[in-house]
Amino acid sequence: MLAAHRLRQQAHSLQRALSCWCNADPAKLSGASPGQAYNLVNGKWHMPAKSKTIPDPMNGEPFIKPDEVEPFVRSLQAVPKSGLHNPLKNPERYTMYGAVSARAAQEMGKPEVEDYFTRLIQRVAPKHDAQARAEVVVTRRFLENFSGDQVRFTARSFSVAGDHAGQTSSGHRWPFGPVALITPFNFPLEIPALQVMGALFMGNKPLVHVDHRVSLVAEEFLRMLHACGMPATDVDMIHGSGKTVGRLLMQARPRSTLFTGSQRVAEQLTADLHGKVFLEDAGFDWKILGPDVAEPDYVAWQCDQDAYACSGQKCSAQSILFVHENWAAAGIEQRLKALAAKRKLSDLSVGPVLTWTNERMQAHMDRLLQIPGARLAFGGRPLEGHAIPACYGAMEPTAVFVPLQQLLSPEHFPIATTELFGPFQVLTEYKDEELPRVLEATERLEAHLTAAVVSNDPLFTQKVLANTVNGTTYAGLRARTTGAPQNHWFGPAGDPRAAGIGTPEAIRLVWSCHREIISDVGPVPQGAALATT
Ligand SMILES: NC(=O)c1ccc[n+]([C@@H]2O[C@H](COP(=O)([O-])OP(=O)(O)OC[C@H]3O[C@@H](n4cnc5c(N)ncnc54)[C@H](O)[C@@H]3O)[C@@H](O)[C@H]2O)c1
Repeated sequence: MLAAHRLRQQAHSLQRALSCWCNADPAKLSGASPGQAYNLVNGKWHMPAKSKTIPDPMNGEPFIKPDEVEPFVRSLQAVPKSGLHNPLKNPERYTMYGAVSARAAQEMGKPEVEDYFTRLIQRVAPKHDAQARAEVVVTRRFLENFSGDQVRFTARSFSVAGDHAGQTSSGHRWPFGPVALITPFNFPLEIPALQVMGALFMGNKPLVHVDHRVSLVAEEFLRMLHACGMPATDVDMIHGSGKTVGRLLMQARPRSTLFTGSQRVAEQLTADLHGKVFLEDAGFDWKILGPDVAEPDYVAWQCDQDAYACSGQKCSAQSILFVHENWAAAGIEQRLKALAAKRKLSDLSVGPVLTWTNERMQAHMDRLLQIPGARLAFGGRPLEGHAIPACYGAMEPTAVFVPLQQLLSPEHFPIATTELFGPFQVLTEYKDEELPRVLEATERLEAHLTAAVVSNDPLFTQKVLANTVNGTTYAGLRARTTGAPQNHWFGPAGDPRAAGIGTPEAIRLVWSCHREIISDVGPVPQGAALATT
């Protein structure tokens, strides 16, 4: 972390540089000076009627105060199903959003703005500078991608010749109109920013809710968009608790909701909103190390990053590593152990776990260690010498080895494949002839988000890829499970509710539906052609 005085200097130069859109100062957020979150409805920022203080993840001091739902319900209900724009209505808004994106990208390209968002992210969701900065950079690049005419190109229609003169059919991407966007704590900027822009590009009015522990960051992003020309009434934002938002949505009945978060809430929202949802839910992400051992330093480094960067709090984090016996013989476990030992609280390469306490993580480990043949590969102890409050977890990067046969048994499979959203992974080992059993394990998993096949053997990768479904799968020696840049699709597969983020295809899928308009203007047929049939 930077020294407080340097942060304060940055905040001052930022305010000079930024036409003063920023409203939160990461250097000043503290128990003595808590930040205040504001709701946005119909273009006006409001102090919420009720407030809740959020404990600072680094020392437990209450440092953010985040519900009234009626105005939000009315605001969403006032939006027509045909949206704020569509190919036939207010088309100039497509280029307006191209211009907003261009200005926002320029703003985020300023070093002081990049630093500002990086520090703000780190304050509410402590992670290494490189991890927090990557969110800012990906968001800026996304905005660059959708500058100029790219918004209207993304919403492009197509046309097919008809059966007779005067007839053509055109397929359009149509907005849903009133929509909702719910995102979790772990990517306070990137997920809400990319999704809210996608919703807006396609002509919707989104109600945004970001986990209340980190929603200050998305609030600042919206303030920046206002300064970059986004109409203030285009987006509503509500802080507060998830339960309140759930109730709000049942009243407001958005035409579609994009939810990113846990499987439990995803299923509840599916039922409550009668299936009108797109989901980016839990990940139990696997990596298979193939038989061809090469570049062990690199592969081990990538495994460590995938499992433990952001303290394992990425939906794409490596949850299970299937190790070919050749990699076991090459000492991959020892390499992972050595790399994990380098992680430290002082640079946030390991840090607070926001949704699992140490007791819960310990109980999960204990349960796994009861499986016959299971053993603690490394880690397993609480972090020491810190002031992280007990409502959050603080655990060493940890790996538990579970034998493949036991892992596959009906008794142990559910617990061995439960996502622990913290610095934790399961290791297991297989031989050539056991590859079908590894594939059986991937088949039996419920979540199909990211996966990696680490091998440059084309027949091996072909076999694995042909028999699996994960929505974002990396293959090759450099394969990873984490990485949701702006240049490729990121999202689960194997579920009709599966959403995506970042690319034109993801935006079209999640934030628009297909509408076919068949134009049939004549000339009309005459005489015998009008026989009754
Ligand atoms: N697939 C992805 O792209 C992706 C990305 C990030 C995180 N995740 C997943 O998110 C999970 C971690 O986040 P979490 O445990 O804090 O998730 P969570 O489901 O508890 O919360 C996610 C969001 O839902 C809101 N929420 C909670 N209850 C709600 C309700 N009844 N109605 C409406 N909204 C409600 C929360 O306020 C929060 O904003 C992990 O399972 C992780 O894999 C998935």
